[in-house]
Amino acid sequence: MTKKAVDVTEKAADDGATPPVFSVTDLWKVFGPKAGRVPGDAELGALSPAELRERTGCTAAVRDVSFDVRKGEVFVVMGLSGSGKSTLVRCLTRLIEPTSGSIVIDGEDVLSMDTARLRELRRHRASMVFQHFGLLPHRSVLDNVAYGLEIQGLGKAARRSRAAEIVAKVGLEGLEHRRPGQLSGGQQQRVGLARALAVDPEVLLFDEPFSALDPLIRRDMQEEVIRLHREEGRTMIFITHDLNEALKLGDRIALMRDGRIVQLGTPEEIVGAPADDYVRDFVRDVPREQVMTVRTALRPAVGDEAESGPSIAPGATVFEAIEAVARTGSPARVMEAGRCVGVVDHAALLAVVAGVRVGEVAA
Ligand SMILES: Nc1ncnc2c1ncn2[C@@H]1O[C@H](COP(=O)(O)OP(=O)(O)OP(=O)(O)O)[C@@H](O)[C@H]1O
Repeated sequence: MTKKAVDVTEKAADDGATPPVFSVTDLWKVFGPKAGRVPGDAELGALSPAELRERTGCTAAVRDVSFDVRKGEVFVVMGLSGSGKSTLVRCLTRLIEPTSGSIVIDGEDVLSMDTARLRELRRHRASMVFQHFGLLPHRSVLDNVAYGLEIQGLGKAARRSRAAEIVAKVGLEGLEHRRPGQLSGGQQQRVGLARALAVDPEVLLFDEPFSALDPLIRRDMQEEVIRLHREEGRTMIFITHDLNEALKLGDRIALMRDGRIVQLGTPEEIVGAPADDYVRDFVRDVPREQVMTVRTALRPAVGDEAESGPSIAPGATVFEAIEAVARTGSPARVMEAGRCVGVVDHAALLAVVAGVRVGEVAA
């Protein structure tokens, strides 16, 4: 089961043909007076945030953003405070009304949905897990989780049994009858997660859900999200300002600055091929060997290299390959479907760690 889910994830990251769940095109959200004039005006659109504010009194929180979220992927929206992450993700279900552009979910135009359809979208198709968990303080854990199902009109017995199942899934077994005030921050966040999961949405949207948690609990929750994703292959959109969290969770990351997406790519693409100096500076301290895979260091096997030496998968990290090469003292064979597709040696692995292009080493 785990293997199957992993395949789904890899497909989401690698295969551009996977149909998108969300498709966003030329999206703008401008706050302020006569906001609608900004997107269509090339001169205003080109101003820096400070200049735009000075000239018009407007803030362009999201500027001309286009991207697809593929089925089954974890899509992370990352950026510093004020870069537009929350506004962008809230626009997807029109918790914030976009100024212009188009948003499509499973082929359906979100901007033309009426109130009832929008409610249905937010409740059943794209549920949000908030940073402040928004739990009902006088209800038990079980009732908080069952709440979304109550709104869906499910009978009491069915609600409770589904809620109990989800409570167990997120590791809260035994705490069903407590009130939120009797739980730790991490446990409350699990309740928030369980509540969103209970309605079985196609997409889960996370708005910096773990930023209020202490580091150890935060790591637990990240593991929980990874586990849930592996088991279910559910599409997730995750907002964070924490690069390590983004690299850990994301199949792809959209890195935002001043309302624009400055780079959209896999963690490996963002760390290995930053689009500009801003991104380069952002990822400067990332331990590259933990993010880059051996594909970046691959060269053809020569002599009998394809026959001996440790074998590793093409998706293995450079760190894992370094371990294998250091232990055996010989290049590692990268094996795919039982076939050696190349080898990685000391020099190429060190080049990745040092941030030197493999081609430069070979030359
Ligand atoms: N209702 C609003 N009215 C005016 N400006 C707003 C409004 N909401 C957000 N903004 C501005 O839009 C920009 C983007 O804000 P947003 O909250 O989307 O950023 P963010 O990246 O999610 O930040 P944070 O990580 O601090 O939550 C900021 O400059 C913010 O001040």
